[in-house]
Amino acid sequence: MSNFWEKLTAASEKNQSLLCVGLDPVPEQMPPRYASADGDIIAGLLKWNRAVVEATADLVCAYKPNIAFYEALGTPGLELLRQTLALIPPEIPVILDAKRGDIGSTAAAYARACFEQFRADAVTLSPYLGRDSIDAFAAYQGKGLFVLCHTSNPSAGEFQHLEIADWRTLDREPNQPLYIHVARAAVHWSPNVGLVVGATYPETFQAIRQVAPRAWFLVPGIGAQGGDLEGTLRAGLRADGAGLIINSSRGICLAEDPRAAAQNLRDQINRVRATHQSAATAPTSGAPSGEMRPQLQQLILELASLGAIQFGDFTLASGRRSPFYIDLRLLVSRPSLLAQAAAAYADLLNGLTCDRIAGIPYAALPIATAVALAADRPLIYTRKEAKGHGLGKAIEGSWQPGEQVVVIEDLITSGGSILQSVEQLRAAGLVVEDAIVLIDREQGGKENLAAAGVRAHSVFTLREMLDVLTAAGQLSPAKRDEVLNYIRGG
Ligand SMILES: O=P(O)(O)OC[C@H]1O[C@H](OP(=O)(O)OP(=O)(O)O)[C@H](O)[C@@H]1O
Ligand SMILES: O=C(O)c1cc(=O)[nH]c(=O)[nH]1
Repeated sequence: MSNFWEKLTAASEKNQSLLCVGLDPVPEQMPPRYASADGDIIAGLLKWNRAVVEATADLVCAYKPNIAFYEALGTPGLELLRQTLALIPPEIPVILDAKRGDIGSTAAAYARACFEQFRADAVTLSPYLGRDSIDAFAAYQGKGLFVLCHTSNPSAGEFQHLEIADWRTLDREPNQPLYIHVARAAVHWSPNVGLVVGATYPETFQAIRQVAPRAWFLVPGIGAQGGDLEGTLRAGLRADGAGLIINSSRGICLAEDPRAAAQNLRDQINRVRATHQSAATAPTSGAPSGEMRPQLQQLILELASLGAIQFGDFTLASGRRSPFYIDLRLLVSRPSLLAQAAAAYADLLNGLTCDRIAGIPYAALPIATAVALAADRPLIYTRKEAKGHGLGKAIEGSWQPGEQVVVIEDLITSGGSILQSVEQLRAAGLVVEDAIVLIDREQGGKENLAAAGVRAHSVFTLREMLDVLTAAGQLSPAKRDEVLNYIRGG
């Protein structure tokens, strides 16, 4: 198994653990029981690392050696790192804590060192130089890339808390701290990006989780640095009770009994996870939109206020009749709402394999353009009919055959419009396995796409939309039932 995320998930599930043990040997701190009889420091440190790995291998989801502690020992230190890595069972992933960040050619050399010399499964990276500084790391398939988002050190706020405007959201949200900009951008740099978020600032977790709902966070700062374990877990865990890798180095390695220390921390983490998961899966006591993020509820209400949801008698693209119609073409006339919708698409895009996105004509074209800007992804679009003049193209924009394309559509009824474009894209040699829509009208489109090998992801369903409108008093329960009856085929 060479993919970091698969290894991480498998180890986490097998060992029932989100605990990562840091292997950061310092000669002066080495407990005397590991000292080598002949005074060989490196041999003593290796014995120490071996003891910690042997004592904890069935209790962790990962190990994290920080390369600084090995480099500080010179050439023998790098050999110590190599031997330490060889001690780690192959099914447990290794995150090499190297905090690399440099221009392209240097980054490529760093990436070779991490992934080819030390064969790490994942690495920590600094975002300061921007996207192209991680490209060389991202080129290694299936390696984890943990980008520093909010660090655990006392001066972390000096730059990371600076509040900065984002031109894409200027008119609808106040300036955001730099770490939020980093989280938002980095998760779109590669599907293999996770974030480093320190436990010494638990108040940052909620906001970071909101902009990176699916990402894994590597969490330093528990133990010797005094981080807040429970606060961190409560604010940072995903709804599935995973998504955090809690690191402890000194707290485990310097303990009299490293196994007992690791077991204790793993169990503490699991106790909070258990209550978190039961809270996340608890029935919402009839509260219709209990699971839906407030931003999405807001988006639905604003669509209604824009007049995008109408009731009457309409004929659809598929030829069906419908007692309601959702006109997302109106989004172009309210740019702030368009940006909000684009951010919701971008959240779903995160985590999908995607070389470029493809817009479906016509309603989705401005939406796909906004998604391209929000997610910083290149865009192509299909035409309903090839042009009879100019370049005569059926697909606009540039692409390479073999690239993975995620389709962006406004909404799905039968799925016919998406399938027509998917055929065009596949005929051009592109790979299409996923489509994202804002609204699934729940009329069989998702199933039709699945039969053609395309997974449809929706920001929300018709049912969820109706629930929000009814709860807000904007739709009568009778109208809601009438529409639900219609989509059930009644
Ligand atoms: O899932 P389906 O049954 O294909 O229905 C959904 C499609 O219908 C609408 O397009 P339409 O062709 O009406 O309008 P447009 O040209 O403005 O996109 C909508 O924009 C979707 O593309
Ligand atoms: O199925 C369609 O054609 C369709 C439905 C809808 O609600 N809105 C829309 O633009 N098209």
